[in-house]
Amino acid sequence: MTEVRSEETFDAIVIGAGPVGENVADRLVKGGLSTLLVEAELIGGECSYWACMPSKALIRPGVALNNARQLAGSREAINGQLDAQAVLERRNSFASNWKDDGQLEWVENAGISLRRGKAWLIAPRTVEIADPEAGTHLAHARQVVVLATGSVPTTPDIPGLAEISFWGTREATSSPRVPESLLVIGGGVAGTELAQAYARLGASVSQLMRGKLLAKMPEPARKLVAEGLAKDSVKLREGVSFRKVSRDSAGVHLELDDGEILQAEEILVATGRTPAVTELGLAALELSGFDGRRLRTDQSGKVDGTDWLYAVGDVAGKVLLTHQGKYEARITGDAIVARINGDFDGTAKDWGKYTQTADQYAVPSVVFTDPEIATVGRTVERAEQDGVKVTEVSLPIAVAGSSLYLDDYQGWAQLVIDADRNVIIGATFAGPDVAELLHSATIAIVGEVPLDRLWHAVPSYPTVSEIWLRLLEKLGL
Ligand SMILES: Cc1cc2nc3c(=O)[nH]c(=O)nc-3n(C[C@H](O)[C@H](O)[C@H](O)COP(=O)(O)OP(=O)(O)OC[C@H]3O[C@@H](n4cnc5c(N)ncnc54)[C@H](O)[C@@H]3O)c2cc1C
Ligand SMILES: NC(=O)c1ccc[n+]([C@@H]2O[C@H](COP(=O)([O-])OP(=O)(O)OC[C@H]3O[C@@H](n4cnc5c(N)ncnc54)[C@H](O)[C@@H]3O)[C@@H](O)[C@H]2O)c1
Repeated sequence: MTEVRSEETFDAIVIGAGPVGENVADRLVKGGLSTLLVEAELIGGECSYWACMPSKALIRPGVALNNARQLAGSREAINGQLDAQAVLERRNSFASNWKDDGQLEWVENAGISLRRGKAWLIAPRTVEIADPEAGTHLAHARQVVVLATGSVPTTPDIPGLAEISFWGTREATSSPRVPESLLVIGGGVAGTELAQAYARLGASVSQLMRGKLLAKMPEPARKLVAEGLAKDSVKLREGVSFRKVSRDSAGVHLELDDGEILQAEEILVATGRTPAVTELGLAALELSGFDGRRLRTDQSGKVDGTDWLYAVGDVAGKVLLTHQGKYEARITGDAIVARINGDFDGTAKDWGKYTQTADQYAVPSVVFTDPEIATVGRTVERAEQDGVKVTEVSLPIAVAGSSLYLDDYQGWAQLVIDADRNVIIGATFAGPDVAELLHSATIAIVGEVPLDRLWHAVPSYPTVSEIWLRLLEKLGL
């Protein structure tokens, strides 16, 4: 162990001040626990500076422009392209110029103690922190340690990749310039959103993937996004594998397995993320809830085999989304306080205050491409695996509200029904700006609203929400 300069004790220690760590620390302080939050980089985490916020800021102006182009009357007023520099500058402000003063102020006002530096566990309830200014610091937790360390990108095993500089999502979301040409590896959410954003900012983009584009999404929804990418001249290459990659003064050269060589100024690798568990000292603690790669927790976030360690957000590996991680954080924070106060014995209860039930049955997520895909709950396949008797209903989105919204609006919607219980258990909407439709479906699923009651939820005329009525009519209501 390195020489320890200082030492202090709190009720709780939270490692990682991303959106999830901030939320769990807030709940703990509100529950009366003195809480230390430790952050190695910027308070606010990946989401604020290199993920959700900057990526959505890169995407949004292109969507607004495309919408205006899709309407007779406003189309005629457009006489230029996106101003890439203005988009990048607006993005900078959404990433707070990569400074965390605003978040620091929030932490201080919330009554949370903060220490900067990289933290790891050296014993149960004992954390060592390499504070860049104060030196090595030791922090003890009287009650609990919460891991909220997020996730790290996974890098594919492409020969040559380790020897060259390449963009990950961090570089793509924070780049001060738009490359002339960009190769994107990965057909998931991050790769697809960023491929379209950069194409609209003026780059010539090819997106390559070993499987299909957005493979987990229903086919009609994937098809709409593929058509949207094609309109933006993104060259899609599905089902390819990579022989090697290199870089020289002309740029990046990517050789495919069939011998074809693609060249571009820059390459973005967006091939998924994995929980950030490796540098936390977990292996030495020999926890039954840690297998070397993954933590196993109960539905309140407590790591199996311990009574003092919790994991929330990306590091817990259940759902890698900000809003769901923050939901886990609220439940875990409240569960910790309730356990200490003797108000919670640890028994999971579906939809109970201390059980992360939505992680299993009602995770909403949006692919912020143009058109968007918004999905919540279970797919037909997943519901069938769960042994549910499924009824599925789907339709193109073609209602008065959608035709008014955009000329030639192309969309698709699907509901997945538990036929025995007569309730919705999954929904997907694909089309321009469907993200705001999603919460209606989330509420219907979480509320387990019977279809014959949902029949009385009348969508306003003329809105895109009228698709709800068409879907219920198709179900025979
Ligand atoms: C390009 C991209 C776009 C995305 N867009 C969206 C979106 O639109 N909507 C959405 O819901 N999700 C989105 N996500 C996912 C979202 O970013 C994550 O789910 C979210 O950031 C997870 O929050 P977290 O607090 O668990 O982890 P993080 O945000 O990763 O925060 C973890 C924090 O812990 C700190 N840390 C790690 N180890 C230590 C240590 N040992 N000591 C001290 N500090 C440590 C890190 O520095 C970091 O600040 C996106 C992801 C990517 C990559
Ligand atoms: N709008 C949003 O909510 C949003 C946006 C971006 C990212 N995210 C989250 O961030 C996380 C990371 O996003 P992502 O798109 O990188 O992950 P992902 O898991 O969605 O997609 C990964 C892609 O990389 C491919 N891939 C994986 N390993 C590969 C390999 N060895 N060689 C070639 N291809 C490989 C996969 O086939 C897939 O196409 C996801 O969990 C996602 O939920 C969310």
